[in-house]
Amino acid sequence: MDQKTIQTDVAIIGAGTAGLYALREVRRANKQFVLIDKGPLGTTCARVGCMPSKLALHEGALQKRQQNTENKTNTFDADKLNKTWARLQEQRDFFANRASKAATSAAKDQLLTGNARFLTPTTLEVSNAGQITLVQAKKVIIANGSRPAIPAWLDPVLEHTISTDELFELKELPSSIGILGLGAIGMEMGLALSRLGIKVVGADLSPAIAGIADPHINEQAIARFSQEMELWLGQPTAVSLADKGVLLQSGNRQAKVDLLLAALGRRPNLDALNLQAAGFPLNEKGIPAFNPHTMQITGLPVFLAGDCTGSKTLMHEASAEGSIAGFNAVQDNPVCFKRMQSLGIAFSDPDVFSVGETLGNLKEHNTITGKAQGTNNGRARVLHEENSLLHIYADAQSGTLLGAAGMTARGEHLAHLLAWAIQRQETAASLLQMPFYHPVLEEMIQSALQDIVRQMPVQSPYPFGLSVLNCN
Ligand SMILES: Cc1cc2nc3c(=O)[nH]c(=O)nc-3n(C[C@H](O)[C@H](O)[C@H](O)COP(=O)(O)OP(=O)(O)OC[C@H]3O[C@@H](n4cnc5c(N)ncnc54)[C@H](O)[C@@H]3O)c2cc1C
Ligand SMILES: NC(=O)c1ccc[n+]([C@@H]2O[C@H](COP(=O)([O-])OP(=O)(O)OC[C@H]3O[C@@H](n4cnc5c(N)ncnc54)[C@H](O)[C@@H]3O)[C@@H](O)[C@H]2O)c1
Repeated sequence: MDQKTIQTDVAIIGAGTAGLYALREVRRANKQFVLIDKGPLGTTCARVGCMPSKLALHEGALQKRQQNTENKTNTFDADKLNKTWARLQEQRDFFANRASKAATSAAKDQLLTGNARFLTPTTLEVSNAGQITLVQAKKVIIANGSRPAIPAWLDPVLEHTISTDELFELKELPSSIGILGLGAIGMEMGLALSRLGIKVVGADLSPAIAGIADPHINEQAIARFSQEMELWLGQPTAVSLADKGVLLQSGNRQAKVDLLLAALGRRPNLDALNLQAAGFPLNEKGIPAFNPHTMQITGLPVFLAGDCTGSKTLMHEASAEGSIAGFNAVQDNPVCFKRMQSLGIAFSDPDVFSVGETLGNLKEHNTITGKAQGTNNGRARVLHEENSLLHIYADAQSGTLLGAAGMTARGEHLAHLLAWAIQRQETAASLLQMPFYHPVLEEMIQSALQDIVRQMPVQSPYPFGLSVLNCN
C-alpha cells in the first residue's frame, strides 16, 4: 500500500461551509495547510440543504399562487413535475458548482481527497482508493458535518426510504410521499412537495411542528399548514411494506405512500474519525468537550466547527464557528468570541421563526409577552395572511427584549429585525422609537411592542414611540 507523509501547520477536515470559512482565516495568516475532504465537494448547504430546499419552496409557492389565481385545485402531473424538478436540479448545480470551485481554487494543490481519521490528536490518516496519506499537523480543525439520521426501525422499508441527501437527486418524483419528522426539514419539504402537487402525509412524535416552542404559535401553525398537508402529531408512527410503497399507521389513521422521506434529525459525523482510540475524551454523545467561544477542544490543539458539534446546526453558525476555529488555530493563545443571538427560520410561507430565548427557557413571572395578530395588521390582510401571529418576550421589569416567536407572512424579515434588536439589547420602549412605515408587516412588531409597554409596571407619561428632546 502506497503511503506518503505531509507535515503542515493546520489540517482542516471537511470542505463544507465551516471548513471553507476556517480555511479563509488560515490563508489570511499565511500558514501552511491541508484541506481534506472525502467528497463530493459543494457543501451540504448548496448541494442538498439550504439552497435546493429554497428552490423547491419558491417553485411550490409560484405554482400555488398560479392555481389560486386560476381558481384550480392542486393536481399531480408527473411529466410537468419531473421537468420542473430537473430544472431545479440545474439551478441547484449552479450553487453546488460555485461552492466546489471555491474549495478547489482556495486550496489548490493543498486539497487532499480522502477519508480522514485520527491516529493521535495531531496525526491523521487519509485514505483514498487504497492510497494512504499521513498528515502531521500542529493544529487540526474538525469540520466534517453531519448526516441524516436513519434509525434501524426503518430497515423493513429502507428500499422505499430516502433522506434529503437523495431527494434532490431523484429523476422521478412520487405522486405521494410520507414524511417522518416535522422539524425544519420535514415542514419545508412537505410544504414544497405538496405545493408542487404531491400528496403529503407528515408525522411527528412531538405535538409541535418545526420545533415551535410557543404553544399558541404552534396551534396557529398547525391550523394553517394542515390545509396543505396531512399532519399526524404527538404519537408514534409505524411503518411497513405495502404494495409498491409504504404503509404508515398512527393511532386509528393509516395511509399508503409511494416513498418515505426520513427527516428525523441529523447526526454529527464525528463517529467516523476514530476519536476515542486516538486519545480524545468524549461525552456520552461521542462529542469532545469544547469551548463555544474559541471552538477549541479542551486541552488539545484541535478545534471543532459546524454541524459536527451537534448544536446550532445552521449555515450562519457553521460559517461563524469556522471563522473562530480558523482564526484561533493560527494563534498562540486562542481568542474568545461572542456568539450571536440564536435565530431559526423555517421558510414555510408563512414563515415560522424563533429568535433569542424560547418560551420554555423563560421564567413566567419575570416575562411579559407582547402579542400581535395578522387580523389587526392591514398588510397581512391584503396578503390574505390574517393568521399571522407574533409573540415578543421581554423582561417584566426593564422591558428588555429577550426572545420572539412567530408564524407570519414574510417572517424571515421580521425575524432578522428582532434578532438584531435583541442582540443590541433594545427594550420595547427604545425599539418603538424607530420609524414604522404603513402599511407594512413590521407594524406587527410595533403592535407587539406596544402590548409589552402597556403591561409594564411603570408607565411612561409620553405617547408610545416618542422620545423627549430637550429644546432649551
Ligand atoms: C435539507 C436541509 C436544509 C437546510 N436548510 C438550511 C437553511 O435554510 N438555513 C440554514 O442556515 N441551514 C440550513 N441547513 C443546515 C446547513 O446546511 C448546515 O448547518 C451546514 O451546511 C453545515 O455545514 P458544515 O460545514 O458543518 O458541514 P458540510 O457542509 O456537510 O461539510 C462537511 C464536509 O466534510 C466532509 N467530510 C465528512 N467526513 C469526512 C471525513 N471523515 N474525511 C474527510 N472529509 C469528510 C464532507 O464530504 C463535507 O464536504 C439545512 C440542512 C439541510 C440538510
Ligand atoms: N430553514 C432552516 O434553517 C433549516 C431547514 C432545514 C434544516 N435545517 C437544519 O437541519 C437540521 C436537521 O433538520 P431536521 O428537520 O431533520 O431535524 P430536527 O431535529 O429539527 O427535526 C426532527 C424531527 O423528528 C421528530 N422525530 C424524532 N423521532 C421521531 C419518530 N420516531 N417519529 C416521528 N418523528 C420523530 C422530532 O420530534 C423532530 O420534530 C435542523 O436542526 C436545522 O438546524 C434548517
